[in-house]
Amino acid sequence: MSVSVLGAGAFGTALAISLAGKGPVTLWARDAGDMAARRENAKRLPGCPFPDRLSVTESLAQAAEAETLLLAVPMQKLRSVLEEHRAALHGKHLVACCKGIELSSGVGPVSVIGETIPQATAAILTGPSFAADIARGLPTALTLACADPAAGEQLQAELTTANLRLYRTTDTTGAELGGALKNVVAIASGAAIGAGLGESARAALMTRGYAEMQRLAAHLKAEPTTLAGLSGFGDLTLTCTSEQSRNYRLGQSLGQGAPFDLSTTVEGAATARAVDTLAREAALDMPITRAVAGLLDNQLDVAGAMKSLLTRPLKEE
Ligand SMILES: NC(=O)C1=CN([C@@H]2O[C@H](COP(=O)(O)OP(=O)(O)OC[C@H]3O[C@@H](n4cnc5c(N)ncnc54)[C@H](OP(=O)(O)O)[C@@H]3O)[C@@H](O)[C@H]2O)C=CC1
Ligand SMILES: O=C(CO)COP(=O)(O)O
Repeated sequence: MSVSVLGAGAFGTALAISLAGKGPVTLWARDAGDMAARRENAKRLPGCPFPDRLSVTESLAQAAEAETLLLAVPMQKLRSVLEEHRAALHGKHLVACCKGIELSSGVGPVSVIGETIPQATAAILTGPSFAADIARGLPTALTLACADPAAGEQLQAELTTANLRLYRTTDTTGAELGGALKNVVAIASGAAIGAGLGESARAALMTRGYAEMQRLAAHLKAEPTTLAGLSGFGDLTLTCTSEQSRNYRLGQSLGQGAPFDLSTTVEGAATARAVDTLAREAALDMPITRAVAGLLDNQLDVAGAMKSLLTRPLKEE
């Protein structure tokens, strides 16, 4: 089998570097010139040289010669990339590597693949991992979710590398939700720390945020065990506690009232708005998500958001 990665951001580049330790990998980029010349993605993942078996191309057709394609573009761009290149992607194994819920539709990446290219086998690779850690070969464990058990087993074997260990599930909904929702909680956690509210407040937000994740997962018929695994609890832990996370750093900036570079990929921003809409439509109680959406839309400041959480009616845990 052969593998290509579509999208040469930090994560796509890191996965390509890791997989090139096993065999040839093609990385598709909109602008490959600089990377091909330097043998490094100086813009998105500096300091991580490309192995010999990693080739970079601007030709989607060339990348799509592989049987397995990792989709590492941001969530809100996934549908347009798939629609544009639909003809080349029929019949492939398409593995979403993005985390989020589409704002326009309220669905996650596996559903977007299914809607745009129904003839493909859709899967998702998600869990706690910073691109720089994977590229440097640090030990990492992720979830590979595919509804087709045989295809999932094949992908698990194909995409596991010496330092990247994949666990398998057929619960694509749970895996999608974990990766999407942990970013929303990470924004809340960063805001609490940024505003000086303390680590106890962060622990409360993480725990009650996890309760919100489970609530939406149950509503969408995902398995609770998936949420308790790498793609849910695991990634929640990493992202809510590390300044390496862009979602966490956006939250910190909101808490400090400091500027933030809006060109940064911060998946939790659109996802908070998408999930807030879903929760309202389904009458689900997701107050932390609502507070994050309110913060991002300047309807609340951090003090107002905390007040809105603390003054809710008392309830059982
Ligand atoms: N960074 C990380 O540590 C991790 C990221 N992820 C997930 O990976 C996904 C991508 O994030 P990440 O790699 O960090 O993002 P980056 O901001 O590093 O890069 C985004 C990449 O997407 C490309 N891109 C955007 N729009 C298009 C398009 N229409 N067609 C083709 N390429 C496009 C950009 O291309 P260009 O350079 O030309 O603008 C860029 O290379 C996100 O969903 C994120 O949550 C998951 C785990 C870890
Ligand atoms: O998903 C990630 C870690 O698992 C990366 O987090 P950020 O997108 O917040 O940087």
